[in-house]
Amino acid sequence: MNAQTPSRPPRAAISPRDRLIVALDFPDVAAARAMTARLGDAVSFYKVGMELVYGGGLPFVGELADQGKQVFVDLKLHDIPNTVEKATARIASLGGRFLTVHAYPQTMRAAARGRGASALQILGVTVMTSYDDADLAEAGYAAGVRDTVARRAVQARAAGIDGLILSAEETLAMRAIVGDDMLLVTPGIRPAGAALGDQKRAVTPGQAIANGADYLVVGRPVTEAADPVAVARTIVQDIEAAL
Ligand SMILES: O=C(O)c1cc(=O)[nH]c(=O)n1[C@@H]1O[C@H](COP(=O)(O)O)[C@@H](O)[C@H]1O
Repeated sequence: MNAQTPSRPPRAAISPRDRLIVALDFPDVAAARAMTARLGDAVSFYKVGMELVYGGGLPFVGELADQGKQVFVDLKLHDIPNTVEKATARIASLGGRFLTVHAYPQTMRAAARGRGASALQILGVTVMTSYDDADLAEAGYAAGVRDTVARRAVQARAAGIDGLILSAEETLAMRAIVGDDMLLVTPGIRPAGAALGDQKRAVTPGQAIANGADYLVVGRPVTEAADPVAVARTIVQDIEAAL
């Protein structure tokens, strides 16, 4: 495909339904396909990540795109610049809308070169939403979550990528740093009462939108629900109410 960048509505005009990205964290395409068939028109945007890709799911990106769905290819690239640039160029031909890379300056600059004039938008993963200050300290970082996300936001903007992955706990502060154009995409979303699992910086859908998130990434609260359609519709209603 490698389409040229399509004209897109300004951030404020994105519809509530298009702001919900459901993470298809399944072991194979059959399971992911069953979930997308079940969700039908309730969901317009899906994330295909490592579990599904390593289970043979990379071609599912094109299948979803052919169905008119938007696709977030979550591969969190991080390697030497030559490898990241060339891998990004290959991924740009799959038909996805977003690709994640870790928010290291070399990596982000290489991904920006690799996507070239394609429609693919690059999102820099700042600090995983499963991390808190103690986890960063354990990994050897002197700064805490807030300062590390802020540093990476500045570097992401300088690298010329399109958006950030961060917790909705940080979106208000980061919008002031990155300006109006960059996309703020927030995983770690938990409707009130939902199990946190391994997420440490979790925010409800309505609060995330109130905090200025553009897109919400939601996996288990939808895909492990007894009624995934009902949960997806409720999240979209929460988004609409908060906009
Ligand atoms: O890049 C991501 O999508 C991501 C970054 C991050 O910091 N935290 C995070 O949870 N994610 C992804 O977002 C999804 C969250 O899934 P649930 O915790 O099941 O809602 C998973 O597919 C994660 O891989």
